[in-house]
Amino acid sequence: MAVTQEQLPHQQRLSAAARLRAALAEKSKTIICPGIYDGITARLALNEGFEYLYMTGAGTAATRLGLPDLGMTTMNDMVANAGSIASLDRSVPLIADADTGYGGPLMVARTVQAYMTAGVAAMHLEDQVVTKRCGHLANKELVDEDVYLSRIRAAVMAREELATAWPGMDIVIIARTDSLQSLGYDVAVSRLKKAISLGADVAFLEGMTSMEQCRSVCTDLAPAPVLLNMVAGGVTPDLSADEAASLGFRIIIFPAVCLGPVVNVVGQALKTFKTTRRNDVSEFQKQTGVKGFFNVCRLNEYLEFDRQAGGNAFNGGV
Ligand SMILES: C[C@](O)(C(=O)O)[C@H](CC(=O)O)C(=O)O
Repeated sequence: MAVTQEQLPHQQRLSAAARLRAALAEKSKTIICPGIYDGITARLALNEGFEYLYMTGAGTAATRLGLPDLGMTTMNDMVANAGSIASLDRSVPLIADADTGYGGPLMVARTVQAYMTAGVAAMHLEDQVVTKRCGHLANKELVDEDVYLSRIRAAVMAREELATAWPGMDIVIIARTDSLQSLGYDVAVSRLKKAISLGADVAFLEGMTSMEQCRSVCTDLAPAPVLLNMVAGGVTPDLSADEAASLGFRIIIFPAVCLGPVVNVVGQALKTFKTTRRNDVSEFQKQTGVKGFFNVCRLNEYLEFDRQAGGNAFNGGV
């Protein structure tokens, strides 16, 4: 019987980045990532058994800061969010948005090493200007190709530097280009090929608008693995993970899978509360009390940890 990672002594287990690399090496495997943006959405996804997570930058801007995806999150905002999400389950690889890298090559290098130290398994870096916008909005502005490639080179160098100092450290670098919108398919594919030749591991053609592009891109970038960004309501034809896998995509992110529901469901709850001015207590809440909610965040595991460590704060139960 095959030994699972969990059965191995911790020294022999793979890091999250190594798990992601192993999955990428297995050609038949599709890496499906629900977009999450905070502790509770990450917990809900982990509780559903998702094997990979994607930390959306748009979601991070909206949920941590209440801001639109217009390049207002700083490196520190993103690292803090990614680090707390990655810490919830170290065996589940977290792919995180790193926008433009937040500055020149030196800042890109700081970003890469901060993501690595935070335990992020993969990050994507793009070629928009620092005053960027969501890849599915109009009139995106790009940096020149040499600036973009210096971002990728800096990322690869920074990864190498930290991996040398701290063996076992790694991060999968995903090169994203937003150039399709203004420069066209051939230029965008050529930018990605150059990024891959510099040491990026995965290619991400942002904002594809036709099935023809979706059908060609994996072949045109082979053998590099390609990521597909399935933004709900975005410009790319709507594909399921299975349809995308059949076109050859290896990583498929669904950034808005928890964003639409928060607007709809929480928005509706607030509307109802404004009218009724009382709690809408569900059957589940009546039965479990507040513990039901805390159990989403593994209340009992934390109580048990405290007990095993000799803590006595919760001996009488909670
Ligand atoms: C992938 C993305 O960078 C994100 O922040 O999740 C966004 C998605 C979005 O705005 O919904 C993007 O630029 O595509």
